[in-house]
Amino acid sequence: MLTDYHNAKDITLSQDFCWGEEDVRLAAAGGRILAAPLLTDRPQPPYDRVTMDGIAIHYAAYASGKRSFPVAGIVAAGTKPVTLTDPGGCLEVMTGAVLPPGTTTVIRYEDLVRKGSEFLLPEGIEDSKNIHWRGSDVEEGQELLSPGARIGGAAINLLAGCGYADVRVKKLPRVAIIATGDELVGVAEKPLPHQIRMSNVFHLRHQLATAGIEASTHHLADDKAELTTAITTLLARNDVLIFSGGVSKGKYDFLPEVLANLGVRKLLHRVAQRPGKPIWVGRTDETMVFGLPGNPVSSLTGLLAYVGPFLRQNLGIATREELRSLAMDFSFGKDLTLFQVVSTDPATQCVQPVANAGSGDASSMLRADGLLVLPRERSTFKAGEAFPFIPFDKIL
Ligand SMILES: Nc1nc2c(c(=O)[nH]1)N[C@H]1C(S)=C(S)[C@@H](COP(=O)(O)OP(=O)(O)OC[C@H]3O[C@@H](n4cnc5c(N)ncnc54)[C@H](O)[C@@H]3O)O[C@H]1N2
Ligand code: MOO
Ligand SMILES: [Mg+2]
Repeated sequence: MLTDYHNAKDITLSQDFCWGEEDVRLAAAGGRILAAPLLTDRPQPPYDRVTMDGIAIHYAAYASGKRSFPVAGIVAAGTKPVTLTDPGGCLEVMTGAVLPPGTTTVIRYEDLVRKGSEFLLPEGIEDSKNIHWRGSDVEEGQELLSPGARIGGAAINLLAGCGYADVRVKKLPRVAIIATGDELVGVAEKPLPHQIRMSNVFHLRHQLATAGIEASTHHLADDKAELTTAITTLLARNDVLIFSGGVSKGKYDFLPEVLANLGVRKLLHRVAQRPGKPIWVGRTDETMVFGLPGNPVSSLTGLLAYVGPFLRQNLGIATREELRSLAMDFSFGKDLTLFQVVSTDPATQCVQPVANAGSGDASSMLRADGLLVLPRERSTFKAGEAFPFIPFDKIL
């Protein structure tokens, strides 16, 4: 019996794990997931901030007809507030300085004429110009981001501005990616004619690295004793195991049996989808286990369709679903959810199916930027119709 994709996804998403929280230095926080809200420690900006280099005056003096203002001093950014004591005078002010108490507007140097120790002002000056008022962006104690937010560049700016030298983030799971198969040799090796280099583990590792997860990589032979010993250790040391290969119906696809013997409870095996049908998912109390089918496009599909959403769920990240429209009519007659490898036209944002020779064709992924999820209930799909799109290289 094949499990339906949506059912399989629900089963995967209902597995709760607690990986905890930790404090990291701000410089290492990029890409991590906030575990505590980002709160402002002061209003932003924290004082009435001058936004143009020029002079500050009390507008009432200008409004009464005065056009010549003697200079009472210069106020640089970073100096304590300087009060304008003579309301008929002016203070030179630099961008970033505190607006001098006693002044109400700022005039740019470009709009002024200097004459000795005075500035001559033109007609048409307005009050309250070139000032970024205290608290006008955000108030003190305001929540700028909630737990579960991914820390990007803008968040780093605000975290720094609000004094977060250390940032409370969700701990990332310890992940191991394991290639299985006697035909696989290392990347640096020269394969014999009947061998291939293991490539999937590096691909899967990269996908996880886009979320800051540094997975370890391993290779195990199609040998029950070796698998049993090694997986026992891997289970003890990791929160998530991701296998590539060894889950289908072959005489040497030992993983489901070995995992079951080690007490990994099966959650599902085989999903009504293409590619990636033979996927096996299970867990112990402590460790989630994904047995992704070995064909390169199948491994990637399993990772993006199940492992990514599972990680998002357990890191408290809001679910995201992006839709993209087909650029052309398309048909697929099987009773399977199709994860079609597609490439997006940058001009129209519509997607074009990428031809491949099946899920073993790793080179097809080079011509694509994601998967379009076409529902099992349908066999024809029209140009312009939108379907869920799962991007490559962005697992969270
Ligand atoms: N009788 C059946 N045979 C197969 C079925 C089926 O339903 N009935 N399903 C097919 C499908 S679909 C897939 S996908 C594969 C999945 O097989 P496994 O998960 O058991 O994977 P393996 O047999 O170990 O390998 C499959 C294929 O992938 C290559 N591979 C494996 N690991 C790597 C790696 N790390 N890097 C690069 N390539 C890798 C491996 O050499 C094989 O060519 O089963 C079908 N068979
Ligand atoms: O589903 Mo397999 O994953 O077609 O190649
Ligand atoms: Mg196999």
